[in-house]
Amino acid sequence: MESITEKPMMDDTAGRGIGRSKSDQLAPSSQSLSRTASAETVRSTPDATSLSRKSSFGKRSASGGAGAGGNSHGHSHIRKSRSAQLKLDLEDLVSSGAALSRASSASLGFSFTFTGFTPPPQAMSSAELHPFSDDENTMDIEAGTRRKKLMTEPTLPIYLKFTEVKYRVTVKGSPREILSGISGSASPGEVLALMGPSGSGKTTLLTILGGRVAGAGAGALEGCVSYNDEPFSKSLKRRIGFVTQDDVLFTHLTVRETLTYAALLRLPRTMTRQQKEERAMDIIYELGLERCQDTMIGGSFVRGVSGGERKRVCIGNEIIINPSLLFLDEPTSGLDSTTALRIVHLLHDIAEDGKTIITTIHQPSSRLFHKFDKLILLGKGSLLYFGKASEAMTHFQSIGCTPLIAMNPAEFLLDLANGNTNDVSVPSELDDKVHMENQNLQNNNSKNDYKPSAQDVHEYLVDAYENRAAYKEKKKLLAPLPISDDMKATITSSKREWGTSWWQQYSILFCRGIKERRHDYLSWMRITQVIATSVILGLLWWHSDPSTPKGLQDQAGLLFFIAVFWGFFPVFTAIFTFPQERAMLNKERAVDMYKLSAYFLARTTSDLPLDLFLPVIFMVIVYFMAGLKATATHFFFSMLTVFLSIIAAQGLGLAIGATVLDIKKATTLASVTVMTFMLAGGFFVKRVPPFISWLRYLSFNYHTYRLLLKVQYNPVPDILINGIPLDNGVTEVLALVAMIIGYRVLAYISLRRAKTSAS
Ligand SMILES: Nc1ncnc2c1ncn2[C@@H]1O[C@H](COP(=O)(O)OP(=O)(O)OP(=O)(O)O)[C@@H](O)[C@H]1O
Repeated sequence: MESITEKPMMDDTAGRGIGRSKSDQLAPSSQSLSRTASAETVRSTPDATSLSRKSSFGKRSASGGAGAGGNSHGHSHIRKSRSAQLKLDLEDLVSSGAALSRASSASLGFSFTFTGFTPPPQAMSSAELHPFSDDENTMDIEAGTRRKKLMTEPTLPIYLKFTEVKYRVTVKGSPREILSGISGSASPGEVLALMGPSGSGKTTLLTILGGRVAGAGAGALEGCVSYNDEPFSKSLKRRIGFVTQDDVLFTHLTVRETLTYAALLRLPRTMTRQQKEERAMDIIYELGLERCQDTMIGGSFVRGVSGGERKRVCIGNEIIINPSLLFLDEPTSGLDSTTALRIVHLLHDIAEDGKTIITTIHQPSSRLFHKFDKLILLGKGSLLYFGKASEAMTHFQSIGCTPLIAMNPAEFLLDLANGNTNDVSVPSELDDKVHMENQNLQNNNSKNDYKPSAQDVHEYLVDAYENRAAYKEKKKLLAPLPISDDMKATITSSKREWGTSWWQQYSILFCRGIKERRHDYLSWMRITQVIATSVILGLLWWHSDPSTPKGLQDQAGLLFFIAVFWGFFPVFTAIFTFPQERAMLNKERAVDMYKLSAYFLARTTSDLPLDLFLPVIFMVIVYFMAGLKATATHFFFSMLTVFLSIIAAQGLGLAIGATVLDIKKATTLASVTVMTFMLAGGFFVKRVPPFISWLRYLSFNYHTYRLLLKVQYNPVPDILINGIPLDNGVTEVLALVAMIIGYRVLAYISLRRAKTSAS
């Protein structure tokens, strides 16, 4: 955030209570065309009206739903009884005829108005009561106890303010403004939604607010983003959760393993391992994931948890650290409306514990739209609206834009942001402008035949917001925060804090690596491939006899093949390592989960046990079927040579992968390199021109082949080693060890240089 230059501004939203009343969520409906009787009935019933969002989760406070937010901690002990009470209330309601009619109206739809869409307060499905449980009773008991633990932890409240945020990138040499002067704020306990058409700059703004724009490819940032009136600092990383649009998770870990590893790596050293594991379980219960806790996450080729469950795991990964600020990029994309609603309810639950939540949202349903406290509407990178979500329709109505048919408010706002005025009343100013412009086109069409262009609508909306509403919001940003200077200072330290020591990081990452990849290595396909190859080799070289020149050449061919086979295989497995884990590495390094050195060492060593398992099977079969020297020493040294070759080849694969970080390019580079090494290996070409003969010293195939010859034959016949003397093999061993270390150092340096988006 180096480019942030201006001084932070203040906010008066801070003084507001964290709790939200239902009326905050109701869209104003001064021009209500139709309003269902059921909605009226419920609105006039104080008890029903007081069924706030909090109560819908069995978390209603003793004062009837008003005391939310950070203050809810003290009430956690009554949540379960409230929840039970709520269920009784509902049963009472449902048993009455009036309630039945309300229930059916709720299930059939909502009351539509010109100014927006009013959700009936009684529309409280069982999904809302227990957002992620099929079994309400179990969930209630289980989650009740778990939630109590999780939510009693204090969170440092963080007030986020941003003024005149501008972001510019250079595309093909010309500058392009992605964001042009966005201002807004979000307070603890609030959910701020960033809405706008595709490409309007939501993700860019979210990334900037989350302190993640620095690094390679970043554009120029101007404006001010402050966290409790302080600029972004590295220590803030541990207080920020960021759920990216793509679910970046390990496919082969189960839900429980995923969250447990996140807890072990991210939670502070002051907590014991057991406490961290318990926290992971708390999160599982909190998110209603207990039924799938032992299911693999899954991916394109592995069946795993559902999309909604996966998204909840991503959210769990972030809320496990009890963040003060939670950013989410399209958490509901690709989910059905009920699951999306549940996710948003979950966000409210989290916000009510004093956290500040900012989420982008693509095309929310009406119900979803009304769940947000604040809204930012973007259009082509400009601010079209910032304020309470419930007041958005009033604003657009006040500037002359009103839906002409019953419409989801989100759809209406997105249409406007896209410059689409179909089914929308066009303000007279805009209409006149369009008419004036078209008058010159001298045709006889009536005024109504002209539609303002998308650009005209956009400019009108930007000006209208700037002239009529922006000053109010900007004034609010100047108000002082209701927190002490000490609290503000808590987030200013720029020191990085690691949750665990280097060794702990290494061992956790090592175990995670083994768990994640055991399926790959121990898959039947791979085992069958290795066994089949070795049996075929064994049959082809069945009891080969090196006593004749032809037999000797044949056997040397087998040894060369072994050197090549265990050179190819590990290179092509290892090149995928870093390109494939790049997203995960970026994500985890962005929150300082571990040191790169711990990750690198764990990642490279966790592959070894599994990488060395298959060659043992291979060698046992080939060695004895082919009739190589059948003594323990000879077998042991041959095995050791193959191991050295594998680890060196793996190093080369890692270095290529880390340098290129692109699977296609890495594969191309690896195939050229490996082919060159194979040809320079000393078996195919005997008389190599001197100007290129140095190449063989870089080839691990060359050194492996010579070592295998040395183990089998003493002395090695000159015809096989092409006149290059082979003494005790120390040179070859040293060359392989140098490659093992050298390639890895190269890989590590490349990885360090490939800056993650967060560093
Ligand atoms: N580094 C960059 N270089 C070039 N263009 C960029 C860069 N970053 C963002 N953009 C452009 O800025 C615009 C806004 O992108 P952004 O991802 O923020 O949009 P969005 O509103 O989140 O869209 P969506 O809803 O489709 O995800 C897009 O047109 C995008 O191509």
